[in-house]
Amino acid sequence: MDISVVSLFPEMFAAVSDYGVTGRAVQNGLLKIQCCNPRDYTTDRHQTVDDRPYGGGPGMVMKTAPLEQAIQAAKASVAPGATVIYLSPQGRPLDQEGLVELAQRPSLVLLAGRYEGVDERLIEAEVDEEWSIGDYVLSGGELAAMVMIDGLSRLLPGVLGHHLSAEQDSFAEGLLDCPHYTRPEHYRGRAVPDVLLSGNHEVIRRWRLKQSLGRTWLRRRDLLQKVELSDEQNTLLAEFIREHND
Ligand SMILES: NC(=O)c1ccc(NCc2cccc(O)c2)nc1
Repeated sequence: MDISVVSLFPEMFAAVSDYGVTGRAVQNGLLKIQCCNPRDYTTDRHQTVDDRPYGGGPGMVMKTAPLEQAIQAAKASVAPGATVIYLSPQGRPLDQEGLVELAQRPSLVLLAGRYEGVDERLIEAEVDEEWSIGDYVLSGGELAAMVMIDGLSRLLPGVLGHHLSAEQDSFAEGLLDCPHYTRPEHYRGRAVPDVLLSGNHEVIRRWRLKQSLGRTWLRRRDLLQKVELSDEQNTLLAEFIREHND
């Protein structure tokens, strides 16, 4: 996937382009991340990228001209038909379902705002979709853009070694993850659940599914309302609840 980000701090994106799963995806050519900096499109001596808000009030707004030119450059640097996305607290809440949708797009331009944000008329003229990674305000849209890049890159074919991981991902099923264990077998007086040492893959699959269902029921019942449970899942959840109440 071809992604171009518009940001005053392009160096921040090394966090996704140079490390881990996303860094490997970039190296393998599965993910392309380019940056366009509005500051490169300023013409004044001070390279001004912010401007005062009409109507007064605290803070500044990103200056429209440099930003508009950076967006044009970003659109030109990715495959045609790119979706222009603005990260802001006013956007559509991002969840796994949204990431699956975004991972289907051919290319993206991500607009990371700073200061108090961007002129509304630029959003109307240039932005296709506004997205939010959560109900809180950050000092800039860069971290939100990187969260989106990281989340959708895991869904790109070939990025995760074990392709099943993405489908099996419990969040892909709308559930919380099951507990994980590794060596040593006994750690600070706590043992690994016997089922995981049994080598019986079907029993292990059911145990993990039951744990995912149970944890979702205990910690995020709201998520449980949103998923259609299979007969097996309903049976396992009922079992978990019964054992929990014993
Ligand atoms: N929840 C988010 O996705 C998110 C995104 C950006 C951001 N900061 C930059 C910004 C951008 C626009 C308006 C604004 O008020 C702040 N903070 C949080």
